[in-house]
Amino acid sequence: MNLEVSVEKQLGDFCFASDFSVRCRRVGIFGPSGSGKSTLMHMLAGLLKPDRGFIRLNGETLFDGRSRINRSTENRRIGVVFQHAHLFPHMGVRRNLLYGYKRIPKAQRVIDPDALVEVLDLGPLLSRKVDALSGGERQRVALGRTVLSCPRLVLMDEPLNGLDERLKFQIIPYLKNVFAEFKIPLMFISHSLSEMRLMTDQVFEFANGRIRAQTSAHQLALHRMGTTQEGYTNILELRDPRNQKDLFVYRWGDQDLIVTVGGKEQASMFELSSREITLFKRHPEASSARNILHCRVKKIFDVGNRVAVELDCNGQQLVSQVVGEAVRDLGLEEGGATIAVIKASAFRKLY
Ligand SMILES: Nc1ncnc2c1ncn2[C@@H]1O[C@H](COP(=O)(O)OP(=O)(O)OP(=O)(O)O)[C@@H](O)[C@H]1O
Repeated sequence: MNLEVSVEKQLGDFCFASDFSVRCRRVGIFGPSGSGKSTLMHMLAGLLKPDRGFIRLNGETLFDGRSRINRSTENRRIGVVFQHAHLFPHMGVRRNLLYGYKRIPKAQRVIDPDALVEVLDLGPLLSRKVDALSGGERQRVALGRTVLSCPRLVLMDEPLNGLDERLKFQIIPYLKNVFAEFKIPLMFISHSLSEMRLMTDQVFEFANGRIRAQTSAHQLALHRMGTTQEGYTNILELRDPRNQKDLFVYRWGDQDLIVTVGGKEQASMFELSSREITLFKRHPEASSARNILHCRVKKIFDVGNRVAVELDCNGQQLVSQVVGEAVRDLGLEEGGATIAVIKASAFRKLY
């Protein structure tokens, strides 16, 4: 996508004023409550008129204060998925899904409904009534309906907020598949760092209606690791599981990792807290931990009263969090070698 935004909007005491452009396919809008994320989304969708400025999508002007252009929501062809799925209660799932699709000109119908039903695994739900769906299923139908209206951009405003952790990680792979399969640009709004890491390539961080930083979700997580108790969370894609007694052995690049709770899927996403990675100077003689990895120290930096150590483990990246004293005791230095030790139970399967 090529999205160019330069807008201002005064709402009571709150002033939104931002100027940015987006070229990647999956962009995140991150920021605390009240930072202006929804205000931006409403202006992009045509639900709120900016006081001044312009909005252009793929070279086409959607809003221009000077030339008094303000295209209607329908004419913008921007799909919106809100936190709570707004489905039509009097229609079944199938009619809800096809609602937008039937209302666009045939030439714009570039997405095949059957393909979408398959990617979102909606087949078993098609003949259901809307009130017979769970929260996660409703969100899948809402997303499917938006995607079938063949938008040029989809805005998702905290779409996973109302869901519990289990449902959230159930729905994320569907979301990722849809946007990858149909190549639809996505603007994903959230104040969850883990969602940002899983769903976006580039992130704009907002504070008080202004852009504070433009970065990647990984860098954002690194910068903020000192601000939370948990610190940084590593997210790993592990592949090709095999059973070893009651444990699972996964491939991580060209090495093995042993985890306690795995699955049958060929590829799965796991999280691993930076606090769960213990560093050693030499290979421990014996350890209850199942994973002992030879790593190179890429970078060492302070985060509050702790120290972050970025590691390269045979081409795979990890971040460990230790105290300053440990850095001195281990003689850790950038470019040097270290051993990372991780318990099998430290890995948490997301999906
Ligand atoms: N119509 C309005 N009149 C006055 N102030 C408003 C109006 N709409 C929004 N605001 C204020 O604008 C600010 C930004 O609101 P916005 O909903 O964009 O924040 P947000 O980042 O999406 O927050 P959240 O994460 O809580 O949804 C808030 O301080 C809000 O109170």
